[in-house]
Amino acid sequence: MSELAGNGCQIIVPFDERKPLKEIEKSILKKYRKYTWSKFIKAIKDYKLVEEGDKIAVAISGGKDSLLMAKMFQELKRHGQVNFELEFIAMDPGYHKDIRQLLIDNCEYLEIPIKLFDANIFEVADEIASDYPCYMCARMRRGALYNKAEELGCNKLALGHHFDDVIETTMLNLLCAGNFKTMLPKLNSTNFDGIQIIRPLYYIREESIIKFIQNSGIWPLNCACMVAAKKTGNKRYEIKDLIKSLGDNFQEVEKSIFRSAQNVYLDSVLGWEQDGERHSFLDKFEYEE
Ligand SMILES: Nc1ncnc2c1ncn2[C@@H]1O[C@H](COP(=O)(O)OP(=O)(O)OP(=O)(O)O)[C@@H](O)[C@H]1O
Repeated sequence: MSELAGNGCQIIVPFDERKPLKEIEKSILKKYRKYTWSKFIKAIKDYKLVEEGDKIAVAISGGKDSLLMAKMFQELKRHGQVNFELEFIAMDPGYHKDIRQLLIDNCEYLEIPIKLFDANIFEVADEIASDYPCYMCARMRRGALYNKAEELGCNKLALGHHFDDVIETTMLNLLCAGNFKTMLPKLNSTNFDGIQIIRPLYYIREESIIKFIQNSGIWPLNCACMVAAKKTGNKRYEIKDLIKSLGDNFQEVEKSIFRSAQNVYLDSVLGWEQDGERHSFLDKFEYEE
């Protein structure tokens, strides 16, 4: 593997011993209800993420986000009124064997019945895109997850992106790519007919997930990447720090960034793209003349 060392990966250390499973499950509905469960339910309702008859592939990387997502889906099935099915899919992109074992142990302990499958992603990303493997890796990873979801007859693929991922993406696009584009809570796949991506942690703050996982005593997968080891040139970490520092001078800056994607005034933008077609504010003048 190439030598792309870097920092930025946050190691999450549990507060204490691993709690009994029943206690962990209860903490989602009680102690962390306001900041995790309620927000999960709100996103599901607001964006109609779970519907009658759905078969949902819940993608489990073994990190903190997807572990919490899996437990919340199980709770929803237990307590909710909607009829739906769940599959838990975990892809091994070429983890170190100890990391793979940690993923298996955690899922066994948490009673998340994962279907673990192999994909040679780290090696290929390192080989064909050794300078910037992250983009390639993310694309291939998504493809492998879609494939598995389709093979299992699922119509939805749930990913563990949370509120902070959403605003970081918005800022990343604005500051680095010069466009305004956020991460959506639900979207249709362009390549896999009939499969939707859903992001039920859309409203949940990362700090709440960290608190929950630390309290549970679980060691989640942290730096499982074998290629770029979270990563030189990964602007996402710089954006994360930037948003944090903006918070010193701008009140509730995170909420403002989030809300900006809910309040785009199309009458006040120069250009936009829709369904692959470019539009300009000038079109309107030409049309009127
Ligand atoms: N190897 C994998 N197997 C299954 N699902 C995955 C895998 N890698 C990523 N995912 C899915 O994609 C989501 C986003 O991936 P990303 O690597 O950005 O995760 P993350 O922010 O570190 O979250 P997590 O804490 O769940 O790992 C994950 O939450 C998970 O749902």
